[in-house]
Amino acid sequence: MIGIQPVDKIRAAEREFAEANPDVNLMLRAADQVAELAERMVPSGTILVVVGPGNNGGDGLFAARKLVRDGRRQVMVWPVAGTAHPQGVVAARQVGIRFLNDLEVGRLLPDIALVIDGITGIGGRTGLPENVHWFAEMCDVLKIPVLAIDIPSGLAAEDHHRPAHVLAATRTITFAAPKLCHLAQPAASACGDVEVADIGLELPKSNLRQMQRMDVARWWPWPTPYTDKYSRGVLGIDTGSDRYPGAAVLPVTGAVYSGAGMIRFTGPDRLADLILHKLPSVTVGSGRVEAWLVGCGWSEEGAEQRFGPILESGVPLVIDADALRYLPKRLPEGSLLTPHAGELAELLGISRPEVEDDPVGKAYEAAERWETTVLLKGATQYIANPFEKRVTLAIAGPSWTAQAGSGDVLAGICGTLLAAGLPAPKAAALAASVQAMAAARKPGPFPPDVVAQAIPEVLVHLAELADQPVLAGDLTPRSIAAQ
Ligand SMILES: NC(=O)C1=CN([C@@H]2O[C@H](COP(=O)(O)OP(=O)(O)OC[C@H]3O[C@@H](n4cnc5c(N)ncnc54)[C@H](O)[C@@H]3O)[C@@H](O)[C@H]2O)[C@@H](O)CC1
Ligand SMILES: [K+]
Repeated sequence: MIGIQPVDKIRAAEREFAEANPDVNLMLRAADQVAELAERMVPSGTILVVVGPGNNGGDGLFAARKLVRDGRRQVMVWPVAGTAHPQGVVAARQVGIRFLNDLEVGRLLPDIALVIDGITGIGGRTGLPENVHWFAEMCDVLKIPVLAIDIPSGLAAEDHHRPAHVLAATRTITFAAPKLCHLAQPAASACGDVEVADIGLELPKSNLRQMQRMDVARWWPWPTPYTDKYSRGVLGIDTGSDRYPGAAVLPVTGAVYSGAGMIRFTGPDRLADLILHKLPSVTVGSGRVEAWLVGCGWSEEGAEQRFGPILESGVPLVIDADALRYLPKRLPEGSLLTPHAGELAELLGISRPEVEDDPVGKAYEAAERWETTVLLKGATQYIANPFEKRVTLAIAGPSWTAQAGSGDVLAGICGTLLAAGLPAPKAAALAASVQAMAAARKPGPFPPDVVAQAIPEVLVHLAELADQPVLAGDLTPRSIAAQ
């Protein structure tokens, strides 16, 4: 798990560091790491460092000095605001770096191997300075690699929006910890590959976090030699309707391919036949279950009647789609709501743009209001946990997953994990992450049920990562295997 840090915490850590280490210049540390990464990105060729008026520009100027010192390349600086970090300017001028004006930049740009963006960092407000709009567009058109220092200019560190004008990066090097803009879409799409450089700052624990592959490997409920189908977890699924028959099949597919011990399907009979045709391991009819999944494709007719008895069962529920309209004030303990932005807006009685404007805040508000875990679905998936007062971002997948049926499959995976006994926040974070990882293995327009079928491959790799014995029949002693 990686903590996502707000700007005030980064600044406070910087102050503390400066007080404790008066002889260390953090800007030089940051600049050295920028220069090293630039070297790796383009071992030769001319580098243009674009600098703004603040310390982000200071990083850029000291990085420029370091890059030019090796004598192998030309480095030029464009101070877009007219003024720039005074000591940085002196340092750059001392080593003979040429400062360009707008006209010169326009002329030389096609021959630039790398742009280093030091216009704005964590002090940046949303939106790129107007006199740089043409430059950002030209970098994009000419496909010039851009290395952003800390934050791609145009983005604001704690904002997930991507404004119309941004200097989109090929890579971003940020310091100490990622900020929300690096991980939340659509802003994240302007960051390229993000590298977090350690410059020695000590940061407090954050209540906004990003799942890592290793977390999925560690938390996954791996079966043991003592497991049977019941202890793996029995999941009840009541989904689908005549209008939405696929919403019966897709959640069950997600649940089967993520390893449910047993599934009891209690939706309409006609749909049970459809499911059995594809997934014969599913059982039909009621019985004891450890968790329920309800709501996918119910449509309005009869929804409340279907929901009532299941709510009374008292086991944890995954509540998706149409069932979200009929939430009681108190939900069974350990339940999970899985709305998309429109459904969350309806739940909170606000508009969809209001949710899209503040997904972290609104997911958390709903989680607090219903005292339950909320998984807000979308390009970035947020898991709001009101018990530990935090929000977790799931591992992100390719944009292909934005298609009808992905949410149904995801609800099925959540169901498997709740039935396995995982607490809802973990179940939701794992389910969303593992589906994204499966989609990343199938980067293309594969339908959601086919993506679900890639989950076992993901789990095999994760099991290796977690050192779980996946190949029980492999009795080859390690010493022989090594030869
Ligand atoms: N805080 C830290 O721990 C460290 C910070 N460092 C660098 O310092 C940066 C922060 O520096 P600053 O606080 O000086 O802030 P920035 O350099 O990010 O930007 C602030 C300046 O840009 C202007 N500005 C902001 N948004 C604008 C917009 N949309 N259009 C036009 N002008 C805009 C502001 O008026 C201000 O003059 C970090 O991002 C990082 O690069 C590093 O040197 C090392 C350590
Ligand atoms: K920048």
